[in-house]
Amino acid sequence: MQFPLRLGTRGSPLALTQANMVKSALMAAHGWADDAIEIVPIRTSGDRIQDRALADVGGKALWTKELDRALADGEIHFAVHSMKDVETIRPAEIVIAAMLPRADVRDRLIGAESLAALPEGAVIGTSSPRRAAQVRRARPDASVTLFRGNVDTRLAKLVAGEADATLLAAAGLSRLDRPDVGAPIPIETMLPAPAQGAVGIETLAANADMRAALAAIDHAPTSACVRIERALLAALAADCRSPVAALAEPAADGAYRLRAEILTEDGGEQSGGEAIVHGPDEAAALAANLLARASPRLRRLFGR
Ligand SMILES: NCc1[nH]cc(CCC(=O)O)c1CC(=O)O
Repeated sequence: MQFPLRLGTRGSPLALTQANMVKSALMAAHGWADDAIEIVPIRTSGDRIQDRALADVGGKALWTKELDRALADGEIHFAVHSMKDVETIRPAEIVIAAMLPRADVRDRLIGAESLAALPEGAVIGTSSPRRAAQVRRARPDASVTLFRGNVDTRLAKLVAGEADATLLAAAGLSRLDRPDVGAPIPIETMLPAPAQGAVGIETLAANADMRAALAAIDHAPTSACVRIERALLAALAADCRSPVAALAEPAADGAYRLRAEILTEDGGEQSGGEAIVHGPDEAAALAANLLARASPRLRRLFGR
C-alpha cells in the first residue's frame, strides 16, 4: 500500500469526528503512526444545498456523489460515511468494507421531555420524512417545519425560536460531546432510521489491500445488523422521501430481531411489524409483510 492513505470525508464537525474515529481504529489495529492516514475533507452537494429537503433535489446520493468520484479517480483510498446517509443501491465498483461499533440508535427530542409533553400545536423542526411522520402520528396537533444543516445549526435554529422542538440522533450528539442535550425517545415510541448510529467505510471493490486493512476494524454485529436494515430498504424500494424506520439487533442463536415501520408522510397511516431473521436475504419477507398489511394509500407511496 502507498502511504499516506487518503481518507475522504465530508467536512462537517460530525463527519470529521467520525473520520478521526476511523483513523484511530486503523492506527490501533495496524500499529500505524499518525502520518499513515491523511484526512481529506470533501464538500458534497448535500453540504452545499441548505434551503431545501434533500428528498426534493436528488436524495441521499448528494451526500456521497463527490466522495464516490474521488474514490473512482484515486484521489482518496477510502471514504467514511454515516451509514444512514448512504443510498441503498451503491455503484458496483464500491464496497462497504467495514463498520465501527454502533452507537446509541435512538433519537433525542430537544425542547421537551417527551413527545407527550410537547405543548398543544407544537412546531417541530426536522427535514426527515420519517421523523415528521412519526411525530405527526404521535401528535396529530403538531406541525413540522424544515430544519436543515449540521447539528449545531439545528440547535441554533431551535434557540432562535424557529421551532418548539427538534429531533437529533443520539449518536451524533454524543460524538460531538453533547450526550446530554435533550431526552432520548424510547425505541418503542420512535423506531430509528435504518443504519442510524453506524459509521461505515467504503473503498473500491478492486482495492484488495485496502479492503483487507479495513476488514481488521469491522465490527461484525454492527455490519450484520445494518446490512439487514439496508436489505429491508432495498426490498421496500424506498427512496429517502418514504418514511421508513428499521432496527435489527442481535438475538439468540446467532439470529437477529428485525423491527420495521412504514408510514404515510402525514403519519395518518402506518404499517409495522417484526421478524426473526438470519441475514439480509430474509429481510425481504418482512418488507412484503408490511406492504401486504398497508393501506392502499401507504402502498402507493411505495410504488405498489
Ligand atoms: N442526516 C444527517 C445525519 N446523518 C447521521 C446523523 C447522526 C449520526 C448517526 O445516525 O450515525 C445525522 C444527524 C441526525 O440525524 O441527527
